Amino acid sequence: MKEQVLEANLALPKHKLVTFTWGNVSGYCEEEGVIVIKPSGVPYKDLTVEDLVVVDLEGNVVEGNKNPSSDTPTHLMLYKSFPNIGGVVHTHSPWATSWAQAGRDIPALGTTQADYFYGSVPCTRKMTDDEVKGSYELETGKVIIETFENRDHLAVPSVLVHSHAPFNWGKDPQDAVHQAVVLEEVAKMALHTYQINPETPVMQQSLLDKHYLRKHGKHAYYGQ
Ligand SMILES: O=C(CO)[C@@H](O)[C@@H](O)COP(=O)(O)O
Repeated sequence: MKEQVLEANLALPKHKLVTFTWGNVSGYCEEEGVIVIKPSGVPYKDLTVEDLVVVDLEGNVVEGNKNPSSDTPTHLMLYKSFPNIGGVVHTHSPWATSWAQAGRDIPALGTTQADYFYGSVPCTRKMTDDEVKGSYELETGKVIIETFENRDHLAVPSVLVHSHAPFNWGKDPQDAVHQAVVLEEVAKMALHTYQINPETPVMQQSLLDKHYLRKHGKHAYYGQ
């Protein structure tokens, strides 16, 4: 898992999803009840497998000589709330982050999005001052879970945190990074689509169904 998490973290700057030390990737070891996550503040160019931090589900560091990512409570909340995920990615990819800052869902406007997301990618509500001033990263996890109360987290494995940036998840760290790359592309396409035609309607349900379900089957998110 450590090698997987290292490779997934190094993929973030490669795909231009982060700058400097923004973002982080974790992987979940369900049998051991721990996650492996990027250390806080370490530049990707310096990152080694020895730097990775192992944290139990209560947030206690069980292995590693660096602080875990400051976003660790958010990652842990997602693993504990979303069944069947094995990797979580947080980025500041510019196009998706622009939608998050604007507080807008990314609507499903075409088949590129439909192949990966069964509909719009939601933006969370704005967090209250008390939530921000409290345990911010934990509250960020809670507002993501709240956003998915009536959504299938496997059918739309991404969220925009209002005024912040995206989180993505998948069956493993590599899959979560794949979702993050696709999210950035569809965020860019959606903004350009609205620049070309501000009246663009969301795509027809039959086309969304055709493209999503032919790749995923009925919520068989990890594919047939
Ligand atoms: O959310 C943010 C910045 O807003 C994080 O991605 C960024 O600070 C990275 O924090 P860590 O280095 O993982 O503690």
